Amino acid sequence: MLSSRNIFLIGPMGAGKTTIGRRLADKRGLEFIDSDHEIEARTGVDIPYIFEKEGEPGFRRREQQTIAELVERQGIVLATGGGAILDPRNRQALAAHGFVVYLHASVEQQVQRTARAANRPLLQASSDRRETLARLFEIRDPLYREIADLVLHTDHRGARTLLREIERHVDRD
Ligand SMILES: Nc1ncnc2c1ncn2[C@@H]1O[C@H](COP(=O)(O)OP(=O)(O)OP(=O)(O)O)[C@@H](O)[C@H]1O
Ligand SMILES: O=C(O)C1=C[C@@H](O)[C@@H](O)[C@H](O)C1
Ligand SMILES: [Mg+2]
Repeated sequence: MLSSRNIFLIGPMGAGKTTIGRRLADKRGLEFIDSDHEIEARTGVDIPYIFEKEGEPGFRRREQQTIAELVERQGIVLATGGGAILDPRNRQALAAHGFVVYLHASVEQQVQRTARAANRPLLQASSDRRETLARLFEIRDPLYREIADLVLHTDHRGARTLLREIERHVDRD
């Protein structure tokens, strides 16, 4: 059934996965889950703390386990962490269990939208956010594209336009 179809949002930090995902779920009467928030709820600590104690590999293990469980649900909008697509198991799981939307943002927009500190230890540790985001983007952009059913450019486009576009494609596909 259309309404029980999962929608998975992927893309870099600052692309708008959490913002758009929450609104999309509201609009379609679906449950919204953010994998970063889910990991925090399960561990009871925030993401920077997990990186500090277990390193990025520890965080990725938790992320993989969480995503493997979440994709089995039905009727969810899932916003994934910016690096979730690095693990081929996550790419396979997302591609197999829902409609995958790649929220694309230029590095310049990523820089602007990540200006405020949040759960982004990979950026907090870096002295040059632009350089870090550009490096990550070069590696990750092909991986986002590999599993995307829809690539949406978010630069200079507001949430309402993006929601409309996503709904048009999900309902048509
Ligand atoms: N289309 C948009 N236009 C303008 N600002 C936006 C847009 N989408 C998101 N933003 C703003 O950019 C910031 C980052 O958005 P958001 O937290 O949703 O990104 P994210 O993809 O979830 O990032 P992360 O991977 O770090 O969790 C927020 O301040 C949000 O309000
Ligand atoms: O781009 C990344 O690798 C990350 C993005 C965030 O969503 C978090 O999942 C974490 O900070 C790592
Ligand atoms: Mg987010």
